[in-house]
Amino acid sequence: MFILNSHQIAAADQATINSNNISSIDLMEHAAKQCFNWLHNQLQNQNIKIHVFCGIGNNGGDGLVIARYLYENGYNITCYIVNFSEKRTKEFLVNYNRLKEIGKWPTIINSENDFPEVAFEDIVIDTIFGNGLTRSPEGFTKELINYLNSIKAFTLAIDLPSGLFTDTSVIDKETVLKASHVLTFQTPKLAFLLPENSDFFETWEVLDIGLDSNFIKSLNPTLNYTIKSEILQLYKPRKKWSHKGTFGHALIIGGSFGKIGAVTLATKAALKIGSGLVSAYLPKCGYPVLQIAVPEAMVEVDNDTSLEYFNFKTNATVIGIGPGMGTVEKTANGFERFIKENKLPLVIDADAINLLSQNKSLLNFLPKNTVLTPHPKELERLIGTWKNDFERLEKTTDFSKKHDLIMVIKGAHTVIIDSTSKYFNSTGNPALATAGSGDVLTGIITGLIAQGYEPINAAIFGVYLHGKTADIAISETSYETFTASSILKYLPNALLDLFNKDDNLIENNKSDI
Ligand SMILES: NC(=O)C1=CN([C@@H]2O[C@H](COP(=O)(O)OP(=O)(O)OC[C@H]3O[C@@H](n4cnc5c(N)ncnc54)[C@H](OP(=O)(O)O)[C@@H]3O)[C@@H](O)[C@H]2O)[C@@H](O)CC1
Ligand SMILES: Nc1ncnc2c1ncn2[C@@H]1O[C@H](COP(=O)(O)OP(=O)(O)O)[C@@H](O)[C@H]1O
Ligand SMILES: [K+]
Repeated sequence: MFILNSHQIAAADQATINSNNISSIDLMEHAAKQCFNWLHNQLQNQNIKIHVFCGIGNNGGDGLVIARYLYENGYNITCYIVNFSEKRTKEFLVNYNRLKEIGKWPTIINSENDFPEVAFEDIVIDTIFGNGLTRSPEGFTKELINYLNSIKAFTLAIDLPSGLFTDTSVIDKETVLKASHVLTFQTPKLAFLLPENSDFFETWEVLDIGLDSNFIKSLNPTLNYTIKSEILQLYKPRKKWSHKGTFGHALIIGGSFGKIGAVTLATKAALKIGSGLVSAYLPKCGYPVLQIAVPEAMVEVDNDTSLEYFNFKTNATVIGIGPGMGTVEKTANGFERFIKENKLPLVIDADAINLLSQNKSLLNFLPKNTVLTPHPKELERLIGTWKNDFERLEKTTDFSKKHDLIMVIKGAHTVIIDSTSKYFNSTGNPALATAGSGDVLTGIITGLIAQGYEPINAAIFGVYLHGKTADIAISETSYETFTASSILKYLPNALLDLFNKDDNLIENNKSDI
């Protein structure tokens, strides 16, 4: 699913009006009606006090439409206009008049003296600012946001929590209205996917308001939020006459005394995801462990307790390197020789990333489309610090372009970056915040490349499946008891789930325009 920036959304809005012969008033009516339907479905006419706070732009216009439906359906509601400017939009004014026509005059808020009593048990609907926010809210609008935040009532934000910018960083955290849930129009917003904004909303979902999909495609958006229907298209079905040679040979390199588990997990994962053959190359001390833990794998060994020689004979299709490897000097020297001589596709993780950070000249020897899977700390060692999460994305893109690499920045919404695009993952939960979870991911991506998946697709697909295991598991286990081995246990379910026709945000909310 494409993620559009604020200009692209506004352009898609206009293009839809032009090409679908729908008026902007009707588009607003349709979008806001979906928000009302969502709320009505949750509330089922319960007598809960609802406060709708409207700005003076089209986000406020949405609020006026929602307010009208709430009144018409007998809800206990008050609608307010947050009067921060005289620049009312046409759509706002039309819907303002429609409210008046049914005898419901909104209350105007001109200053702090006009703030209403809101109780913790009430519901707040936030339509003060949406996609048209151009600067941080100030004055009494900022005070209102703080006042509402202090009450902590359930807050439903429409399109965006007011004060949150779609594509740039929030400067003053006191200027964003904290949402319990966001109903956002047409596309996820980049702001929802970045950790720095985690305080501003709990959950969000996309409502398909029927913006022109051909026009959206023609914009060639570079940001994506990968959902199941797209992942399914990446899947390579197996042919009847295929054999183990068809599915490649993954070689996992890593481990050191005390960290043999990391390479073991990665090896198991490469096997479990379907690599035809899997080998591991590790220090001698890990030999019995690996052979017993993964009898299907072949094993070659290096020095006693850490890697030094990198003189394996395995003729692999792809190498995943780094889990548990350590960074001692002899490993660093051996790694340097290996990188300078290697011609095979690579997946680089953990200590192998740290060694690259220590010796950046090695980046020039990496094959095109090598996949690197740093968590944020490893990324920082590699590319330096960033001012905010938006800058982190841009710096990583520049790095990816400069060295022809595929970067997988791990986190709650892992993002896969190549020279042209960014793919945000839609699966996963905090159950994955557990030791060894990244090692399993390395094995999965390596195992997919072994089977012939393009590195970029292997990264997108692998990250999706990895996250999906935790989403499936959580219905029958707990966050705490899920371990890296549980990822392997649920990998079959994650694969099978691709063929279940269900979910997915936008597919649940088909437009009836
Ligand atoms: N796109 C779609 O498909 C559809 C969109 N729809 C809805 O439209 C919403 C976008 O509407 P919008 O463009 O009118 O912007 P919105 O956020 O209401 O307010 C902008 C106003 O606020 C002002 N302003 C900005 N920052 C300010 C500040 N800090 N302090 C004070 N003022 C500030 C700004 O003025 P200016 O910056 O020019 O001074 C302008 O007057 C979108 O989020 C969605 O809810 C739906 O109806 C259906 C279809
Ligand atoms: N809160 C979370 N939500 C979703 N995924 C998460 C979360 N926390 C961690 N993960 C995932 O778990 C993995 C952790 O990797 P990493 O930090 O390398 O762990 P380790 O070094 O222990 O193997 C990454 O794939 C990351 O995206
Ligand atoms: K809003």
